[in-house]
Amino acid sequence: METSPKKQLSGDLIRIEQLEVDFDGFKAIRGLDFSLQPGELRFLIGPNGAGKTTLLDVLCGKVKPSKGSVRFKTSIDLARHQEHQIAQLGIGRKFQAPSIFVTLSVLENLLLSMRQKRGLLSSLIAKTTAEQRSRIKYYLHMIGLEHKSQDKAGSLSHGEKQWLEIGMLLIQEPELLLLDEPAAGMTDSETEKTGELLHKISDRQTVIVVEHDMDFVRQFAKTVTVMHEGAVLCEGTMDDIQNDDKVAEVYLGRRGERDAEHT
Ligand SMILES: Nc1ncnc2c1ncn2[C@@H]1O[C@H](COP(=O)(O)OP(=O)(O)OP(=O)(O)O)[C@@H](O)[C@H]1O
Repeated sequence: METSPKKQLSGDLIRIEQLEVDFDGFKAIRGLDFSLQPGELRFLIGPNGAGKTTLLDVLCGKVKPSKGSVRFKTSIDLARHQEHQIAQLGIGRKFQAPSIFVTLSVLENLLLSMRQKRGLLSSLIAKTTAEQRSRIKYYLHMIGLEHKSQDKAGSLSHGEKQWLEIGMLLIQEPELLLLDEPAAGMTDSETEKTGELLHKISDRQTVIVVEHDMDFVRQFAKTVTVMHEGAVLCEGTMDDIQNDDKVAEVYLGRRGERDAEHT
């Protein structure tokens, strides 16, 4: 089936230059440069207060920069758009707390998330096209909830609720998906499935994941960006990051302590 837009072959999906975010005189982001290619699965890590959430907030339009440029698909200046316009442009954001309708079924939640004119749920169901039904089936399968499509969302486990919410974003077919700690509070097996889901999503879409769980990052990250004090400290594979002295200093424990552990 035709699902999300095909990945572009070249060009940055996101390019941020010299970004600054000022909260009443406190610079949560200061001189941040960041770029992302279409199709990447990028993990964003860093100590508390590094500015990770603020960066996602800028990308989805919740927070406006005080300086710098934030470009989407080269030509779109995200700072000039409101949050709802950015969602329509193709950037989907999932926050930590699920915002599903607990009294509706999994299927109904997905139906309500599809881009279509608002109306009564019953009429949405009646008006669903074959293409939409096939899209729902595709994403139900992807989030592993095919067998629970008629179950009330409120009866799902914590992990399943998170996947449903990811499915509700996916069904809108964003080009870029922003996820804040998607595996937080999950069981080991749910965490594993979430990592696999992220890889499946990145076959077609671009994903940025803010994550604190370093085991999860080690297991599923391809490229990692480390933030510190509102800027990018370093970027690379998990191996690069673990061998970086600056990261060892500020994030993973001081180099001396780490070396001592290995002797
Ligand atoms: N609305 C706000 N007003 C004032 N300061 C803020 C605001 N939002 C965030 N900050 C501050 O900006 C800094 C960066 O916060 P941010 O939440 O982006 O960090 P983070 O890397 O996501 O941290 P954590 O991992 O703890 O969630 C912190 O010092 C925070 O207290």
